[in-house]
Amino acid sequence: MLDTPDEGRRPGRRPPLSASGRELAPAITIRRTFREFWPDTRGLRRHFAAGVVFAILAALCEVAAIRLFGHITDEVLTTRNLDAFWSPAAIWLGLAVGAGALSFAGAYLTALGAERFLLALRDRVYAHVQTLAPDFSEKRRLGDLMARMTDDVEAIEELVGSGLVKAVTTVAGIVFFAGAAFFIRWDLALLTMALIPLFVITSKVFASKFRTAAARERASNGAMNSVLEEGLANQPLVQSYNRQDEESRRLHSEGRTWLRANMSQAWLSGLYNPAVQVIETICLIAILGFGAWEIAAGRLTIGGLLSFAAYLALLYPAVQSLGELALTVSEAAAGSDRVIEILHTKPAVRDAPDAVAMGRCSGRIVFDRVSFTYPGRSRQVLRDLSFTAEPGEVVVITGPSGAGKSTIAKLLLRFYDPDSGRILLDDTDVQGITRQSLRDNITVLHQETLLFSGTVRDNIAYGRPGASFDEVVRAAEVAGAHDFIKLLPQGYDSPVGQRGRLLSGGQRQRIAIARAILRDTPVLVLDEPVTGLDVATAAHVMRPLRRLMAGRTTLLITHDLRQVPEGARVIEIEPAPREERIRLKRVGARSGWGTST
Ligand SMILES: Nc1ncnc2c1ncn2[C@@H]1O[C@H](COP(=O)(O)OP(=O)(O)OP(=O)(O)O)[C@@H](O)[C@H]1O
Repeated sequence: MLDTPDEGRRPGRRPPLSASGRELAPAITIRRTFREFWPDTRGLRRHFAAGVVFAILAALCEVAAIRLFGHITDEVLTTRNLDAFWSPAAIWLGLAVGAGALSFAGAYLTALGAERFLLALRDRVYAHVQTLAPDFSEKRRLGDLMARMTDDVEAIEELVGSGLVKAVTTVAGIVFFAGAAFFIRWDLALLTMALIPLFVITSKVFASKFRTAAARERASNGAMNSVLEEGLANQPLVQSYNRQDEESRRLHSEGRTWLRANMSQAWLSGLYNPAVQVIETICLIAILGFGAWEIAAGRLTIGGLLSFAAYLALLYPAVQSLGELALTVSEAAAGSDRVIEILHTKPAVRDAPDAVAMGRCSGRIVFDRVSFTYPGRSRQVLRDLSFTAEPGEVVVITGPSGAGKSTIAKLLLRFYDPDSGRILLDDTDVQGITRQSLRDNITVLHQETLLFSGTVRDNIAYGRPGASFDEVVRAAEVAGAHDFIKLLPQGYDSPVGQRGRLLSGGQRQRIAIARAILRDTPVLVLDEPVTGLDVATAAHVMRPLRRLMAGRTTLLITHDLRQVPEGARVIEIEPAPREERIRLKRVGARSGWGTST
């Protein structure tokens, strides 16, 4: 296989790699990549097959056109017989138009197949990520996950879809052009083939340097993007701490490293092309010299020699592009490794085969001796936790930071299953209920209000897709949000900004409450609903929150017992003991941490 520098690659399209360049080697075999992703080409294979057929036909047209060119040279130009010109010229024109149309059709169908493949694969990976617990995304760098779902998915397409089409058509082109050259003069063609190793050696020398340069470019591109992403995401912090200059300097410094990496790539590709051209010229001069000798001896016509040279002019670039393809393939395999890692991550929980869809429940929740340890962790977070929340009851869950309060919500929603014990909703084990119907019965209001960057109306209506505008307004009124929404420049159509940053903390929380009101589920989980708000705003938010809680079973997770509604039962979660203490406890008596007071 040949390796050549790849000029055509978009800078920064791939995820950052270390400067060593070792990571460019495929981490898994190409076979495994095909085994995993070939099924995704189902329904698209006819597009790719048509792309191959059309590209091959176009190449055949080119072969025939060159043959005609030789014929015109010998029969018209050399003999000065203009009458013999018109019909081959007309056929030549027809072949050119035919080749153009076939190339267009082939490129279009391949692109259509490629884009549909990208769409389907991205959807598949994203859908899979949605089956994983939210922690999967939270534990990873967002930029990296996004790169996997965009750049790496694209890299896979370049291997399994359009890359395969290109490989087949390039090989076919090489066979045709070399075959046509052999047909004219096999001995001259053999001489030409003998010069191909010159291309191979040049490609290899450049490719190894280019890989290192490309790896450095990607590493610096990744570093620069991280600085940009962090700087923009934390702009309020940067500005309030007066660190703008520092951040600009960081960006400039990373930008300079990127510039240097790009320049070494540019230097290499700039040098590579002239080097290849010199070799090509050497080949052509050798052939013309040998051809002139043969013409003088009457063993070759001028048209034959020119056609021969024209075939070579197509053959050498085809050999080169096969080398480029080898580099693309090796990178694509590395990209597919990262996507396969996502796809092979198993969801922590699945619906049981006999899981039932639960209708609207009355809201009785039972935690029965629940113990839980996060996957991959040795420290138990909850042990033997037991409590019951009756329909419509407010149960306050409190305890120090890290005690496992939010974990209770994750278990109730079945992001995880407990190691032992049971969680019941209306006396049915949640593991016997489909996750969709379980979550349809529960609304969580998170500590950090989560809004999308749409309008106020979109964010409230997210609670119930298809809700009418009147319903949205009514929910906002109950949530105490209507008054401030009315005063926004575009009312309910005002954009809330990135993660709702155009609104105040209290306003964001009231929109989230309106969304929860619209959702209208029998069970509510409020995870630190007023944390981060000042006392006055918190009191302001508590009023609509009480309206929201009315008649619903509510687990109110909070540090702040001042906000606890009257008559609510309080469960105190004790902090998890250190690991040594667990071991000691295992030896000694077991004791439950969940105590209701
Ligand atoms: N996804 C996770 N993977 C591993 N450990 C986790 C994960 N989420 C939380 N933990 C750990 O589990 C423990 C309990 O976390 P949890 O968020 O439930 O605490 P909490 O009581 O709600 O704390 P806080 O009041 O500070 O929000 C912590 O030690 C935390 O580090």
